[in-house]
Amino acid sequence: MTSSILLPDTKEYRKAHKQYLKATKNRPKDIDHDWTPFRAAEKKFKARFPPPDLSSVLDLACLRDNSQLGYWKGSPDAVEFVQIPLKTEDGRKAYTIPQIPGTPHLFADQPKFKHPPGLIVLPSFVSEQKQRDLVKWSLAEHAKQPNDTNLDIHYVLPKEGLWNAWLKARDNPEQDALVLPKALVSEVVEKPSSGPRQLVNNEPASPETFDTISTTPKPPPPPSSTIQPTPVSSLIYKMRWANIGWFYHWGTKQYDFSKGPGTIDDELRSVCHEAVRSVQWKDVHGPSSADWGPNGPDWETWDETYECDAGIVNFYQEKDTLMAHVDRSEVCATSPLVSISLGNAAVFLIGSLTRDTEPIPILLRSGDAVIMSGPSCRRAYHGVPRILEGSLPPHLKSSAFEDDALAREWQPYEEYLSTTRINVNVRQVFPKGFDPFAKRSP
Ligand SMILES: O=C(O)CCC(=O)C(=O)O
Ligand SMILES: [Fe+2]
Repeated sequence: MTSSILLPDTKEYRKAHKQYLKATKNRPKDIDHDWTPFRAAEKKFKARFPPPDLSSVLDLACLRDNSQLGYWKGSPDAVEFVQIPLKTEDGRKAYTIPQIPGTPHLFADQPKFKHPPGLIVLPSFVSEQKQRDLVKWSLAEHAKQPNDTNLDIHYVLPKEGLWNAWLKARDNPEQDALVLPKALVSEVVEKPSSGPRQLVNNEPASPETFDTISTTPKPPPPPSSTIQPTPVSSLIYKMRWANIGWFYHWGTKQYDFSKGPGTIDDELRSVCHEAVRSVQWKDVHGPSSADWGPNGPDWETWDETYECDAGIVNFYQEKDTLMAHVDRSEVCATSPLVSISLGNAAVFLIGSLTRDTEPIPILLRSGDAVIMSGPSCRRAYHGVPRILEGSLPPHLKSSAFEDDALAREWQPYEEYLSTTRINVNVRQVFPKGFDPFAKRSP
């Protein structure tokens, strides 16, 4: 599996151009007339041809030495941002997108320009060594039972985890076993459906809706009846997510608290806590007049009350996208969400409480952390329309290792990462002190 960037003046580019002209010949002129601004941005960055122009994408890495950044570059001037001081005085930096001065945080009259306060970008926050540790952790330690992955629904996965089975199969192709569909062993199977996928519109979680949410039935999803036995070597590229902490039930888009809290890896937890504690929150939320709900702002206490307890590891192959969505299943609606990028770079879009705001495009590279915090940013639409092919940084290649044995050990990770982006997305479901199992009066 190789990744290639379409460079102008090449045979591949001319071929893609011809295919594009053929495919778009009969496309109606007003195809985009009913797209929301968010949808229009998704389409723009998703397009394979012509490859997207990233000059409107905020690329904070360009503020440093940009000789190592590779083919895909955005611009450091694409969007207005401000640097905020970090408590850690080690050269790392943090940036936030300011509100338009003198205006409340959301406007009905001019939705185009309104972005919620609370977004922090921390370029290269995670050290190169920690990035490698987190990649290994995601694949070899985390993406296996008891943590669910998207593939567990449909396949009887190897007990050691798909990645570890793949490491063996790579060394010895005879061990590239066929993984069997669950439908062969399950009594309940999904009936094939020809209609569009059902959209689940979940109610935002809150302490008030918690009891209803926790008693909503959460049946296990039925395995597909049409899936075929698949070798480990190709299934590894179909892994899309692995659950962290409290178990998420995709059918209802609610957490299934009956399964218990799950675990959070110590190293991951410490990266998230370090990120949250290093920000001077008064510089971010102090000037804002946002509505924090009946108990008022809680950012003043995040140093003590932030506690990550759930999340997801997303695995993106080059053509995968994550459509505009809001993460609103967490009872804690304001506490920071920490999102760590690893592997290939991506375009991340962040809008506002509706899809009608033109989103800000931000180029995220391996090691960058993003924090979404506060009442409006935590409920803002966001998505990932584009993985930037061929953007694996040098420190995630085995040539970065001087030691031969270490280089050899990293080889399978480099091979997988050459077409992959990993995002570790960590949240706080419960405000500190909220006991999900306490008896509440009806
Ligand atoms: O991949 C990313 O950067 C964002 C992922 C995300 O929004 C999510 O997991 O909810
Ligand atoms: Fe999200």
